[in-house]
Amino acid sequence: MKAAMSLVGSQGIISVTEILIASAVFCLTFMVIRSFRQQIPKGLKRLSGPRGYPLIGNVLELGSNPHLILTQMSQKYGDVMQIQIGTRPVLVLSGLDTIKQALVKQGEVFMGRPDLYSFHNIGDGQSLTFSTDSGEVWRARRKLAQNALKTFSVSPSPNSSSTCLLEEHVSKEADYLVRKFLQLMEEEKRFDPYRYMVVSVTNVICAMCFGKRYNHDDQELLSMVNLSNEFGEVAASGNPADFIPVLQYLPSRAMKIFKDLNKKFDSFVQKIVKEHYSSFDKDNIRDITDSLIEHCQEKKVDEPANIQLSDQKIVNIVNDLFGAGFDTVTTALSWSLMYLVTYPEIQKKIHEELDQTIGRERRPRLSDRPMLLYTEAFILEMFRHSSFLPFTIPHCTTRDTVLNGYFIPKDLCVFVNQWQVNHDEKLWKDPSTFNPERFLSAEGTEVNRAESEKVMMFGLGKRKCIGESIGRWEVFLFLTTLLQQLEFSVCDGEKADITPQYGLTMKHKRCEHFQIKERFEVKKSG
Ligand code: HEM
Repeated sequence: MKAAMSLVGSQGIISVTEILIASAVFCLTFMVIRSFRQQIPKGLKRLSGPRGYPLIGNVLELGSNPHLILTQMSQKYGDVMQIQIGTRPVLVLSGLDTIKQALVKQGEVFMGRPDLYSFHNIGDGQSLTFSTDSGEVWRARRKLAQNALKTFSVSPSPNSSSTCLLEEHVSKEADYLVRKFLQLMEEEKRFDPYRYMVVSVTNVICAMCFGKRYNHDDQELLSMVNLSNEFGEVAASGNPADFIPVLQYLPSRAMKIFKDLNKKFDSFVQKIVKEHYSSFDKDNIRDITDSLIEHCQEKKVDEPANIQLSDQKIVNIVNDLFGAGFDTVTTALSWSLMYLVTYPEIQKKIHEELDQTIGRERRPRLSDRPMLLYTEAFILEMFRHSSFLPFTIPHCTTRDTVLNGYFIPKDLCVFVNQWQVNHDEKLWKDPSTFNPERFLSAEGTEVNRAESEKVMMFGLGKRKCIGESIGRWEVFLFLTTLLQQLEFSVCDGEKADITPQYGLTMKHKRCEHFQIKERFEVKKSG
């Protein structure tokens, strides 16, 4: 019996009694450590939150929709609360004013990234987005990526009538997409748009970086897209080693999948960078790196070599932009189509606005954006209602500080609940209703800026998304080009399910029952 109740360890047999003693010692140590809680300066409040279990903390309560549970908890414990995930304390921020106070007013203090085990495995620990570095070298690299993005997007287009490269590439890709949808409709009578949109959005980034475009059936690209989706699923279930550090030394299936996915993703990017190195705009990057090296020397930062141009550096930049850019924009477009087929009356209003403002003679341009108020309001409502990035990427504090009277220690991991802000009853009337008109002035003649600025989707402050403008432009141009020519619906008897499935980016259930009707063909010259 004793033999049956024992485990075989690498050193031999461990009895159940030994396991029980070890657990008791662990729990006792845990309680003793807790009783020596950090002293906080006089006059400041101690962070509070739900009580957790030893070792696992509040993990069980968070369940499969942590953004909803943390929103509920914030109603009890307030905008600044502390939970425990595994053995790691986590500060959870809610409420737009509190989040602005932290990420904007105290930007330098809340700009860090926590030292999570998973983050070490992304981009070899050199990722702009996930590495723990937030000093001068990180600043220089962020600037480099921002400048690269700017060059690839807003530079004038040399060989087309478009106003800039981004407009040229998105218009072209959206046109391919229209033709592909029409072909699928003819051949199969129904289709899943996600599978094609993801290739089009990826093509925009590839075109901007290397002038490469993939066919909609390219197996290499599709397998990379599947990898990225798997990655999202693994990341959504959370990596226990991030929150119970001792687990990183034990073999784990989740961690193996995570590492494999990262390796494959890196080698995919490495391969396209190698193939297209000659067409990469290295001169521009070299100018930027030179000025950054000067900047680092001025600031007396030790590691200017870290930002010197190399193949690996280009791979890293592309990796950062690629990884962050294609999944978010595709997800935004995919949610947009789901809302359009769920609310056909809203789709009709967008069609009417496009007909009146642009008509049939030419394609939509970025410069149409200020005139297409209802479309703009629809996109804002899609971001708010779906809140498909429920949290920002985790932050961490760079020094001790005070927020809303609470003492916040250095190196505390911080979750920012964007979903809570976008569904806060104090900020929004009927937050669960999908209503683009909430963003229009009473006369419908302008977008209400104060309302639109309350939507939180790109983070705030020093770590705010560097692709925000590009992301918004891409969503606008893809949608208007598709909707100018097509009307979307789902097959009779089918319904689009808009229940979000929790993840790093929350997706809806894939829908294979999309149908389209061609409205009219736009003259080619536009
Ligand atoms: C609809 C589209 C997009 C959404 C909703 C979005 C949202 C976000 C969010 C929430 C963050 C985290 C902010 C934080 O940690 O506080 C982020 C970071 C980032 N995004 Fe985006 N993003 C989008 C598109 C893009 C695009 C198109 C690019 C580049 C091509 C991009 C590049 C980045 C990068 C590099 C970071 C990391 C910044 C840093 O850590 O300093 N994003 N984004």
